[in-house]
Amino acid sequence: MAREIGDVILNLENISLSFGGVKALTDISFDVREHEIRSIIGPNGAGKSSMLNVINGVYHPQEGQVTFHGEVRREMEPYMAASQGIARTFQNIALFKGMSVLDNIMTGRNLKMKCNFLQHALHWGAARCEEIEHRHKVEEVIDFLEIQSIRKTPVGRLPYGLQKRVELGRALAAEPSMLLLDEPMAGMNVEEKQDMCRFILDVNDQFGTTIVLIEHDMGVVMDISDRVVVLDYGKKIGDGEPDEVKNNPEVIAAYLGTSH
Ligand SMILES: Nc1ncnc2c1ncn2[C@@H]1O[C@H](COP(=O)(O)OP(=O)(O)OP(=O)(O)O)[C@@H](O)[C@H]1O
Repeated sequence: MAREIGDVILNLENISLSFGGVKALTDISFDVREHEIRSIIGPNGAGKSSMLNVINGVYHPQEGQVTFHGEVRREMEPYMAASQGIARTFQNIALFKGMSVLDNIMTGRNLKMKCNFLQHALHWGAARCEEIEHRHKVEEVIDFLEIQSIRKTPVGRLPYGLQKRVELGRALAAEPSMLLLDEPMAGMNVEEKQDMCRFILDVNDQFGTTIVLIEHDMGVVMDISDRVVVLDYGKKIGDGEPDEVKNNPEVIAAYLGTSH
């Protein structure tokens, strides 16, 4: 079945964010439609990660508003974003290195757990049923990402590309409706990038997950995005479909013309 892009589910209006004297974002507006792959690009320090942090409530903009599923939030807290189905991965891998792949992915289920720690520790009835259900979901994620053979391996022993895949797995375990990916392919070789690209497209296609992606690899961005927003020095300088953005002279001058 062909993937159909839906209505706007996330709207960012006139967002401005400063850290002391540093203006990270100035009057940024753009929206994200259901089921689309929406990329944010721009040179180093353009404000891309700050934008993701505004979306999931880690940073609170001094001006502007965030509307998610029709609900206006001036300040969306991280737990609200997570409980409303927004999951994210980070630029620098944030996994428990000594824990197995399986246990790391299991931590993605935390918000969905209803029984408390003591009930789980004692394997009481409801906790036991719940754990079986969570394990089942985690195994599904492991199969989907084709990492069955490393499910018991401590994450710290895995090559970088696989660690990034596990991080994606942990985000998927939360069954998000929107996934924020902060440079999921940074530092990867060509083959690892191709794999990651395929998984992102499959997540979007098979689960209908809306994806907001920050990525420096222009080939990847232009290939897989439905729409792209371009930031430069905290300002929006382009927004549209890949072809439109590619041919925007301001974008070419500010971004595509510079080497990274
Ligand atoms: N917590 C913070 N405290 C102070 N300044 C910050 C903070 N977070 C971001 N900044 C500043 O805001 C600006 C935008 O940074 P941001 O990390 O959002 O850019 P970016 O486009 O994601 O960059 P990169 O591609 O290098 O990751 C930079 O000048 C950065 O130094």
